[in-house]
Amino acid sequence: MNNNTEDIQSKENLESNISHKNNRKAQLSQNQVPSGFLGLGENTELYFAILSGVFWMLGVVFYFSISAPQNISTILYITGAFFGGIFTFQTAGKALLQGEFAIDFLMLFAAVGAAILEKWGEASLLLFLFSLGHALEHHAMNRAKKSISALYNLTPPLALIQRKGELIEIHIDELEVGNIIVVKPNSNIAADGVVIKGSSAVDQANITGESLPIAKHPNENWQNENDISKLLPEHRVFAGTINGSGALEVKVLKKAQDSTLARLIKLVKEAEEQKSPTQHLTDKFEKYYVPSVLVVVVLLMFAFLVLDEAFQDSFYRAMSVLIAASPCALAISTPSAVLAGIARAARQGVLIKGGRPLEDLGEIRAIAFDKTGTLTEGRPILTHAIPFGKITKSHLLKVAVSVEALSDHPLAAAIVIGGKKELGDTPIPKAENLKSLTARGIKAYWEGSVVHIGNRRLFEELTGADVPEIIDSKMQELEEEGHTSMIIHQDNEYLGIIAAMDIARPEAAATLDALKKMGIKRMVMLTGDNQKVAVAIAKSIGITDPLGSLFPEDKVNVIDQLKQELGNVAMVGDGVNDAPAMARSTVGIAMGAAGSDVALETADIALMADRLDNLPFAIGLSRKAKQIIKQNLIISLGMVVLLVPLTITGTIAIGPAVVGHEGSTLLVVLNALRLLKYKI
Ligand SMILES: Nc1ncnc2c1ncn2[C@@H]1O[C@H](COP(=O)(O)OP(=O)(O)OP(=O)(O)O)[C@@H](O)[C@H]1O
Ligand SMILES: [Zn+2]
Repeated sequence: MNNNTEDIQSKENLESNISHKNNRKAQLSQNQVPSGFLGLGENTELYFAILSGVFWMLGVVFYFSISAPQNISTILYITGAFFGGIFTFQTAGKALLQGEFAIDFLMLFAAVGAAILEKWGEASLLLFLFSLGHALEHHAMNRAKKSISALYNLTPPLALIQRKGELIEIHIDELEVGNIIVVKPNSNIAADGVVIKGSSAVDQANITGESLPIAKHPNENWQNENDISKLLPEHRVFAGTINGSGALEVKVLKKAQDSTLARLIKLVKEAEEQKSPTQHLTDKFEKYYVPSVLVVVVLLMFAFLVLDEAFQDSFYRAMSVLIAASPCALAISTPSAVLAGIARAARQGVLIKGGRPLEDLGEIRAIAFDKTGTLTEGRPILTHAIPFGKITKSHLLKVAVSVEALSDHPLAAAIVIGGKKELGDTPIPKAENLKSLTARGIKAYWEGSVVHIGNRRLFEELTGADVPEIIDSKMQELEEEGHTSMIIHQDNEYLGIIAAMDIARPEAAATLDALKKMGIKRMVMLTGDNQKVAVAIAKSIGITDPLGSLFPEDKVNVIDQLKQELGNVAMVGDGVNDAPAMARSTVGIAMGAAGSDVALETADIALMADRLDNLPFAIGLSRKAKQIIKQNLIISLGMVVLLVPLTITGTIAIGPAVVGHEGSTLLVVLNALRLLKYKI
């Protein structure tokens, strides 16, 4: 059973390896023009459009030269129509085979109609303008896609690894977890891993968007470190980032195809295909609109039955109306903006997982933040150890350190590191049988006694009485200054209290201020920590509603309540403990997502850098995207509203209709591309 799944997995790995090696370019250019066509590359469509134009022009020249026989110009027109129509034919045919109806089909229909009327010049011009418009449109869309792929082509194909004391070069796909790779100065890093030797500054801009290099140095405990998400930023490196001037040795923690960068590429590509709410709306509209247009066009073909005109004229008018009414611009309005928005965000180290979060984020009224690790550094430091009665400080610390050594809570790390420092060489007996008591604290056995460490709630539940006054008042004093204080209790005795302090992130105050200026009304802090501590930290950074002593399920309820009161609510957290609250919010935002697969998978939006300051950027970009989508809808629908009456009344012919139609299509794409240059 086990073997089987392993087999399947390794086969999958192998396959993704192969595609990783050969198909990277091809994957990034999915949904584009068939790129290898005739070996002319991805601009084939554009070259064909130009050729089509050249033949059409020659056709015109021969048509007007009296000496040349007429059928020469016809042949030239047909050649032009061939070059202009081949891609359209391909797209329309493919869609038709899949049971779908492409707008290209309408164009082809119009061209064939013109040809039937032996209006070769018109057919050729039509297909030329249409193919030129679409080639330019694809070209522009590819620019958006390339702006991301360029950042991702930085993983070197080969890695230097140490084997039996020798340095050898191997392909990154052959790297195994646990291998030691050597990273030369100023070279690209080949794998995700933990730094074991050397120090350097690493440029991680292509993953996190941070413009300044991040200092890296060895993790002393690297032999036991196997989880990249648990490492501090200074101890871990990512494949595809650029090493600075120092040489590094790195223990590989992820295989090439699982690297943060590889995941990111996959997620961005998936995101680009996710439809936004507006697109769902326009899709629905088109479902009714396109058949209606066809009905009108067919009716118009029979206008000669009521009007005093030839069938040719009726048909010609019907074709002009068909082109004028085709919703090409409408169809591309939203996806182009979503694509450009996601690409722009990715360059800044913000992964937006589709059109929905992109559109929703701009309409956020309130943001809820997790406290520990999101608004604060998440690295509390031991500040006080206060024994009571006859208890010595050394005993208090010994008990606390040995019990907390078993816990992986951030507070535990603070107590262990700080306590050990104070205890010096004093031997510390080991505790065992740790049990963590959610939102209350922990329990373990130590030297034949039972030890509890935690907040008031824990001891009120344990003893059925309030904690002693002397403890309570000392704790209050500390909490008012923002220290998280914990009670240490052994068997039936209160040993004392221990306090730790987690400081607000340096960028928190400025970020919250920027958000306030953007019109975010409520900024809520959610924490399991004491209310007084919550208030103390909130005051220094501009949180409007600090909410403490919450159970995980309380956090979900707060989100529900905020949504009811205010509408769209975002929840910012690390995506690990606060996943339920993030899932409940309109937009779940994970912070410090580089390296954390869980955060990357669960969030709607992931801030790759372990910083808050991209939040205003993401919201601003999202608002801009929404604005551009609206403009695009106006442009595309406006052009249809303008052209349809003009073509029905015969005020303009087929040529100007195509120019207007293709012009508006190109305009909305170019408008969307403005997002690529978005700056806050
Ligand atoms: N290992 C521990 N040692 C001592 N006290 C603990 C421990 N774990 C939890 N507690 C107590 O329980 C409280 C709530 O913990 P919880 O993990 O729910 O929230 P938190 O992680 O501190 O805050 P946040 O919700 O912002 O992440 C802590 O403030 C602390 O008083
Ligand atoms: Zn079109």
